[in-house]
Amino acid sequence: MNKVTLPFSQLVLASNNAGKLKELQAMLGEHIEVLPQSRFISEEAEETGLSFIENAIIKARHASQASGLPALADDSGLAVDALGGAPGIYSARYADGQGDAANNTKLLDALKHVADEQRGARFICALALVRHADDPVPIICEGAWEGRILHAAQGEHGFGYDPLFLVPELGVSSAELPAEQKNQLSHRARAMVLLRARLGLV
Ligand SMILES: O=P(O)(O)OP(=O)(O)OP(=O)(O)OC[C@H]1O[C@@H](n2cnc3c(O)ncnc32)[C@H](O)[C@@H]1O
Ligand SMILES: [Mg+2]
Repeated sequence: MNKVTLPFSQLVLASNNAGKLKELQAMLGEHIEVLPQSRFISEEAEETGLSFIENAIIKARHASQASGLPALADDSGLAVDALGGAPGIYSARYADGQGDAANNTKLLDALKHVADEQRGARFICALALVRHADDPVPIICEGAWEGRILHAAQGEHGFGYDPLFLVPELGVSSAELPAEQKNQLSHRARAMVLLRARLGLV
């Protein structure tokens, strides 16, 4: 573990998504004590932004306000070429809040007549870190992960759209990757590399 001097030693993770929390914790846990926002609040921030970045900032401010601590939020989603980038920032709400399984069913249905070569997609992640609720200079880092949408679900790991996301170089879905491997390759991992560099963590 690299010892670094950060301006803070604790960070609230501004997410209610168990899958994300696990991944973010694995990526940051050795450097900083990370606390889930559920320790401080139960209600979710309203994701009213028009971009991943705006929504990440909204969520980070909300958690920081409730906890009095610095907060890190992740706003992420899946952008599918054949759907003009949808579901994008609306990925979590794609099937009107009915959850991951319904989102995946709706996506497969929307693409049922789309050929392999037109099934390109990417996961996108925006991380926003605020030092306090009114921080005028949030730290923003982004990452993307290119892939393709499969015709049926494959794999049991991960969460959300992972069973439908083919990682072309490996020929498997992101739900077939062990957590450690997804955490090296994913949109979230890429954004986190940039964030660690910004914070002076190696
Ligand atoms: O807002 P918080 O509380 O963090 O939790 P959330 O699940 O609502 O998160 P988002 O608003 O950022 O929506 C992200 C959507 O994109 C999906 N998603 C994001 N990253 C993913 C990943 O690594 N693998 C699979 N699906 C992912 C996820 O399942 C959601 O449907
Ligand atoms: Mg959300």
